[in-house]
Amino acid sequence: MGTDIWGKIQTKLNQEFGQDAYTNWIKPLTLVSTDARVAVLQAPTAFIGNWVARNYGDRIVALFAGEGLAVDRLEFKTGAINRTVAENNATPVVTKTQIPSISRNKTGLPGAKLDSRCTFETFVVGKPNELAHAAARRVAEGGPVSFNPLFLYGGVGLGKTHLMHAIAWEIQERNPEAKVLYLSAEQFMYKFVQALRFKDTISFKEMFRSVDVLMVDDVQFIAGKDSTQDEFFHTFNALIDQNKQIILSADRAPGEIEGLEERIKSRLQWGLCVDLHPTDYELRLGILQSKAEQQAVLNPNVEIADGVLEFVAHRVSSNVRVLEGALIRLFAFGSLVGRQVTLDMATECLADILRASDKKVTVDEIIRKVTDHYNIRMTDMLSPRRARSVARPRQMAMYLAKKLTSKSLPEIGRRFGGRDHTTVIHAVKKIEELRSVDNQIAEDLELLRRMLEA
Ligand SMILES: Nc1ncnc2c1ncn2[C@@H]1O[C@H](COP(=O)(O)OP(=O)(O)OP(=O)(O)O)[C@@H](O)[C@H]1O
Repeated sequence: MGTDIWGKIQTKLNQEFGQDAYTNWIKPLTLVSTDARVAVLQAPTAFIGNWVARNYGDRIVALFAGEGLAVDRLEFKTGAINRTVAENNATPVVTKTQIPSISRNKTGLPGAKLDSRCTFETFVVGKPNELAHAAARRVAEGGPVSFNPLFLYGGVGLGKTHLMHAIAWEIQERNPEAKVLYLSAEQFMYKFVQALRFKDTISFKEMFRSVDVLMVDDVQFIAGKDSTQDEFFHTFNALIDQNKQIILSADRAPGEIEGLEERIKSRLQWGLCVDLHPTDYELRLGILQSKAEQQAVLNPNVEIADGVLEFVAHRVSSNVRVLEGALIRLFAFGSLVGRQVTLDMATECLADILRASDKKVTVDEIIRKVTDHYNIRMTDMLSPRRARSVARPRQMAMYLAKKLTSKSLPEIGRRFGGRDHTTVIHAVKKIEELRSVDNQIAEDLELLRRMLEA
């Protein structure tokens, strides 16, 4: 019966979306089962599963209902990969929960599943993330506990979760017996609340205190949640006392998380706090090239013209998730049109993403924020004055303009009272140098960057 229904649904999808979409995406799918309101579909590749989930997931769920079969979600199988890709309210957006996951955790701990694609091998290293990567590697290699806790922080979609998963895979690879527990702070709270509800806090405590490595993602989530913070604090201390490794991540440095108790902030700073900086052009291009190679294996017929990846790296935001979404879209587009994806086609296909990226930070905004921050006058910022009280903020603003906008060096120079591009190069170098030796500069820079990117 299920096969008949699937045949009917496929026919309807063919009528609604046309022959090309049908042949490329719908026809390769086989219905495996429809138990417990979950329809399991077999897809030849994870890419096809992803694409169908995002683009046709809602419609397929509705068509099942039209055939009198209540389905709440779709699950796609691709060989050994078993993943949930579409809830009946799924939107066509790549989200973390849509990442295919395979649980290789044999410890029986109730953590979140690890994404098999997030390993050190697939993590592209560049200047903005090299320290975080090196620290993550060191922790994953084990040996005497060196950085405990390791605290990774940075803006949205810069690779914190990827690095945490990579550490977990590496530790499990090196020591399959290690009890590694990875979960989000939200899951930590949820489990704690459940334990309270079922009066089972003893098992909760025992379970968390029995792990060798505890990894908690998005720690900022527990800010302002007093009982959870309290429990987290005790778990943290118990594990540190036993010399067990703790790895945490958050969207900002511990000291900047409002609503986080001071005692926790100070504990978090015991170990090593490393920042993943917004990506620069080189890192974006490296990530695109690496991900394009992976996509090319899944889509051997798609050809991306020279210069397209460079264009995307220039124009698309510093958030890697957005970058990845843009690339997947280009490959999907290429496989639909069956021709080489040219620069013009890419511009058209990514128009909304490019518009959103362009809206980002402007040089004027940077100048305004920096003058406010240092309490100097705009006229001084743009004047020829060379006094350090003015020159340093000016260099800072130039540095930020270079890093956060796609403006060229001469353009930036012009915006700062008609200066030459070599002055901008000098400013960028100076701030690069200072940020590693002068804590105040590093902090100011971080604060300004966050304000501008907020
Ligand atoms: N350096 C990198 N190399 C390869 N892929 C990367 C890199 N950085 C990020 N990614 C990819 O970008 C996506 C977003 O990364 P991730 O989920 O780790 O970000 P995050 O910092 O945890 O973001 P959030 O703050 O939203 O939790 C993932 O698919 C990840 O694999």
